[in-house]
Amino acid sequence: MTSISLKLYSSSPTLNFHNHSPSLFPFSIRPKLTTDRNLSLSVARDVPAELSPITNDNKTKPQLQKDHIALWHRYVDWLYQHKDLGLYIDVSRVGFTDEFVNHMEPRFEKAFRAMVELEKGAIANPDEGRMVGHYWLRDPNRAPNPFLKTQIQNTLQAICNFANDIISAKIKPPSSPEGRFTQILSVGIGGSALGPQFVAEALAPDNPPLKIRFVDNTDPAGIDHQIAQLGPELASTLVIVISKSGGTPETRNGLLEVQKAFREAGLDFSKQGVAITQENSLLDNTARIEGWIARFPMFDWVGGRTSEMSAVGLLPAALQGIDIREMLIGASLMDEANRSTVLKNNPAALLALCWYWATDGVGSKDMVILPYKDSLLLFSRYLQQLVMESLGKEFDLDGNRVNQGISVYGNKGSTDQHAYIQQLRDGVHNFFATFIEVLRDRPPGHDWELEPGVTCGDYLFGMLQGTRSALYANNRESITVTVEEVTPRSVGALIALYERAVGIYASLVNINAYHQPGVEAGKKAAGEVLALQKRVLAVLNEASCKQPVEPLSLEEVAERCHAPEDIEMIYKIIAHMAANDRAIIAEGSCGSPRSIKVFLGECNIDDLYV
Ligand SMILES: O=P(O)(O)OC[C@H]1O[C@H](O)[C@H](O)[C@@H](O)[C@@H]1O
Repeated sequence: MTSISLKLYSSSPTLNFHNHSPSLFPFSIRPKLTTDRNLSLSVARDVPAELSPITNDNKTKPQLQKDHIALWHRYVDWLYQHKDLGLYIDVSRVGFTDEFVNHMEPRFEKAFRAMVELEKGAIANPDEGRMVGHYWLRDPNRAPNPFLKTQIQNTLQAICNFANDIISAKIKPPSSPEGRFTQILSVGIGGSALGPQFVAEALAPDNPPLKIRFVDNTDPAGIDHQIAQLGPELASTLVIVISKSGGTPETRNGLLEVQKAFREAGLDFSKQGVAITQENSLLDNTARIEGWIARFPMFDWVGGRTSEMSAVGLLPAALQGIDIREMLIGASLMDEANRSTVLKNNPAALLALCWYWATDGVGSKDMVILPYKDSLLLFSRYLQQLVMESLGKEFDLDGNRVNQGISVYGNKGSTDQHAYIQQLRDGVHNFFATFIEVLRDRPPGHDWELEPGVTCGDYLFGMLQGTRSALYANNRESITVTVEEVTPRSVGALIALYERAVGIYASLVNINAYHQPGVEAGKKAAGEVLALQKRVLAVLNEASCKQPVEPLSLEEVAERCHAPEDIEMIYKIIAHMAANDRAIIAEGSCGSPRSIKVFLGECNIDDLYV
């Protein structure tokens, strides 16, 4: 009789890669990656796994196990349990074979070794020549030298002290009706926003000491909306500007817009501003020179998408009354579990194994994240950056073009069952699901039966289990990550779990998980558009100074900008300016973009009809 207790560590024997039952998979199927990325399958025997990606298309993968008793045994054999964290991982509904696990053994050994070196301070981000140190944030003793250890410890203490001073009103705004800070306005983007947003949604109490809102884009209407919602409480708002580089345009624009709102409200921004950025960055120097009330460091060995356990995430969380030391403990316990070199005892490695199997090591399927808990709604958005910015890479570490990655999407269950689960169940089979299950429905003593023997949370539980079964019945694979409840400790553990899984998976597919070259391309192109806009404005200004005003055709504008090949972008720039009353477009009878005349200022429209 097989029995398991959810409170015990994994009861299955330590995994020994070599004594597995006869494989379900007679051959090792290996693709030959050709330059044009077409996969041609060839059958090879006994070829070391590290020589080429192991992959199978759906046609060659073995049928999923459907016998319920066999599935129960698979569930028990592979169930991962962490008692202190109250966290469990079920990979039984992913169909990897023993053959596959054996073939992956050398890769996992290499990945585990790489992780050991990374945590010792190796240059694990070779493209940027940087160490990767987010694991040291929750275990400073692992930092490679005493200086870093002290920096981490001192920063954490400074965060706790500052948060206490703000919450206790020892530090307060100069002209607040409430006599204390009541709001946080966080200005940041990407990793300087997504972690704080996820944690706020997951862990902020119903009545936090300070309520947080975010400016995480350069959308003027969005910024206006946040400022408008603050209203007079702007005077009681602590503005935290977060930017590791200190130069991200969207964040800089957000700061300038908020500072304008402070000026118009007659408030001194420096008395309510806090910066979180690398020392001596543009933002750091601005905050220092302008005398903002506090500055906290970001370290170059912490990436934006792995910065939630740095000041980026810990300061906003602490100000909301969230126990950040519990977050750090949860992450640290998960890190320790992920140092196991025994696959079945390493939760992050189990995820990486499933990801590789499900996506053939080439991202052939999307990762659908389905937390059945409202407070974990933003987990998928957080993972989009963590997974896709880490794994979405053009080249591997050997310079081969691989165009790697795993796409991530999702919101929450059971809500999403009324949106796109139909396609997941019956439609294109291009995903695997990850259910995030939370066992505790409500705090003790708060539950009730809305019908005999059934609570609202029972429905949520049933919907998760039902969806898992319905997907699997139609051969859709899924992982289930279970936590007993959403707490700072379990959220810290979830963050650490996925940070490590991404790192291990990156080793399995031989890519650098810790740089983001593609982002620079977008930033550069945006800069070029703005430079062209300035030239268009100069040309229009010059033409508009003539009397009568000289309306110009698009061709004339492009010609005078010395950019005839950019005529389409010039049209878009002018259209955007016209929509914001910064240029005037008169169109000829045909209304085509080809026939417009554009000018600034006043002009006799009648002269323009063509
Ligand atoms: O924190 P910042 O330096 O302002 O960067 C904000 C974001 O910018 C880019 O998009 C990077 O790819 C992200 O990893 C980073 O989180």
